[in-house]
Amino acid sequence: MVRHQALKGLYETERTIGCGGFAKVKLATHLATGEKVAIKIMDKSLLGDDLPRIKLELKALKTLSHEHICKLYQVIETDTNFFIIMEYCSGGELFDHIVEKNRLSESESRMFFRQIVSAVAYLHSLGYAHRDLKPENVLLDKNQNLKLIDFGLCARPVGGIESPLYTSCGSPTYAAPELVLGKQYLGPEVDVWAMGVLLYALLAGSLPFDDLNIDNLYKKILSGRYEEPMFMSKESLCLIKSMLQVDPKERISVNDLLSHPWLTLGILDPVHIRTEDFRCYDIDCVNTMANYHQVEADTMWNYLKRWKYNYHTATYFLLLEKKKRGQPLKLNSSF
Ligand SMILES: COc1cc(O)cc(Nc2ccc(C(=O)Nc3ccccc3)c(OCCC[NH3+])c2)c1
Repeated sequence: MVRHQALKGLYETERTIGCGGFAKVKLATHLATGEKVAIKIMDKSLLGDDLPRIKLELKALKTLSHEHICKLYQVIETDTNFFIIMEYCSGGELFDHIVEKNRLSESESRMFFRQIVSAVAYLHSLGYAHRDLKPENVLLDKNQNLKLIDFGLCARPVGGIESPLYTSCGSPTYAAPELVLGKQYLGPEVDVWAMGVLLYALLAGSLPFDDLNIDNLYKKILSGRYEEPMFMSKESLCLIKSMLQVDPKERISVNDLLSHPWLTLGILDPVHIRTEDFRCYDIDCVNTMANYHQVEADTMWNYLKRWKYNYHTATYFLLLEKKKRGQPLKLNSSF
């Protein structure tokens, strides 16, 4: 029995790979291509006044196109549910990768951190701030490339990225001092602090500010003091220090991060923030779909380029993924 009629004939759901307050994330198969996807299923009756946040996240996801940001493929809305169909990141959470290895080497941390900075700088360049950066929201794909997820808290302040926000959000362990104090704050500065906590977690295998008692945790965050393990290099500690500045105005900017010597070590140019837009015209994928639906290629493309984020959008994006892996482009006849 198909659990959700809205997915019947389109997706076959499998195990649950994540669950949160009003949503659960299930692994699924996109039947037309046989590709794996992640489907975030939200019960509208549990959303309450979080509905605007979902709409904001969907608007953001439809705008974002970056190799280190989890891709949106399709959105299905019914009277009772939202189904957000996204890229499946088979490598799981970065958090588990760190725990498994106890801590990462400086070079592996650098490889991951460059990808995180690239994705966050790209977000900021479009006027968004993530506001909930933490290892659980950084996933790995099959090639150990990072994918940022969960933009449920992302913000795009009306007055632009430099206008203050007030909503307190995100997880306390990664929260910047100005957030903890409930002060006005700027999204990018809060994201830089969280990236400092993330980089510390990669290199140290532990958190800079941690305490089971929330008041003690807040005191530690507001003090800005944390352990500096002996095994961490001077250069790493210096970079982390520039990100974990209690005064947001003293904190390094994302732009300075992009060309920071620690990040660019061994690489000639600064971290690039733009990557090819996956909403590109690909003749092989268009032809595959045109032939399947027995229409002309330009008719097919004129339909696809409206990016309706329906099943055909998902099919096109997943054919692009197949092509990138060098696999034959075919669509299952049962579909
Ligand atoms: C922009 O990307 C988003 C936004 C959003 O609101 C939610 C999600 N959710 C996702 C997407 C993919 C996965 C996933 O592939 N997870 C996974 C794969 C293999 C092993 C274990 C997990 C996802 O996982 C949910 C748990 C992660 N904390 C959530 C993406």
